[in-house]
Amino acid sequence: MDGLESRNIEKPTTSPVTENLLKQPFVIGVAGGAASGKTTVCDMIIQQLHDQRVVLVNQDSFYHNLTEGELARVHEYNFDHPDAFNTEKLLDSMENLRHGQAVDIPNYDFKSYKNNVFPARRVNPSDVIILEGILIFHDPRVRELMNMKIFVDTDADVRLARRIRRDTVEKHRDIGAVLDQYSKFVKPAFDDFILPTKKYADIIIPRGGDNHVAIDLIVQHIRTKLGQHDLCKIYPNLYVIQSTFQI
Ligand SMILES: [N-]=[N+]=N[C@@H]1[C@H](O)[C@@H](CO)O[C@H]1n1ccc(=O)[nH]c1=O
Repeated sequence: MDGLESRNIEKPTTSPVTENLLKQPFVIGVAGGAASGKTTVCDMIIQQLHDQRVVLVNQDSFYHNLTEGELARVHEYNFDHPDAFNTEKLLDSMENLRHGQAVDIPNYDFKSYKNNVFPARRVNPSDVIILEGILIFHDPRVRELMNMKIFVDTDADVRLARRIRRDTVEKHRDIGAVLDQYSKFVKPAFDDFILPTKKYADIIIPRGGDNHVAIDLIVQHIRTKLGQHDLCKIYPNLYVIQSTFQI
């Protein structure tokens, strides 16, 4: 059967709703505790979507600058609290990206605790945007941007072991300071703010990046959704038909 385009039909006009959907990138949220394997999950999804335009936006890029006072007492500063992030700026960046505009994402420096030491990163509009961060599901306005929400569910002892290895080996931090920070901020913030956002997830991945079956299933779902988007670009009214008759 010829495709619709080969028949002598009026080019279907797209409704504002469809038009809007045509341009909307597919937004995936990846949340979970620090050192749960979020970055590994994102890397594996990006790798499997090598034929798509995919961009990764880290919530860590939106840490507020510490004031001089906070810097003087940095060991008392809670980086795991929702207020540590500039969510308004994250929302503004996402709004621009979703409307096809490139944005400059801040480049937060974990050594100076500042986001204006390194030049911002230019991020171009893409078919898929992955939003990754420990508290990316906390704010309902951020959640509403997402087409798919993934929670990486790794045991607390595995996360702590990874964090100790990462902070002492890679960041040359003293083991005592790492454990103090974990018990004072990281663990309480996980229990108070991160774990409660698990209920918003569409998919919960036990074991994180080691779970190849889960990641393969996720990529299949994304491809299906992208396929629908692509089809809508060719046959704009198809989306309306599907949504009307739930084909
Ligand atoms: N400390 N602490 N915890 C946070 C959090 O667990 C994790 C978020 O990715 O990065 C850590 N974090 C954030 C900013 C910073 O300057 N240093 C730092 O270690």
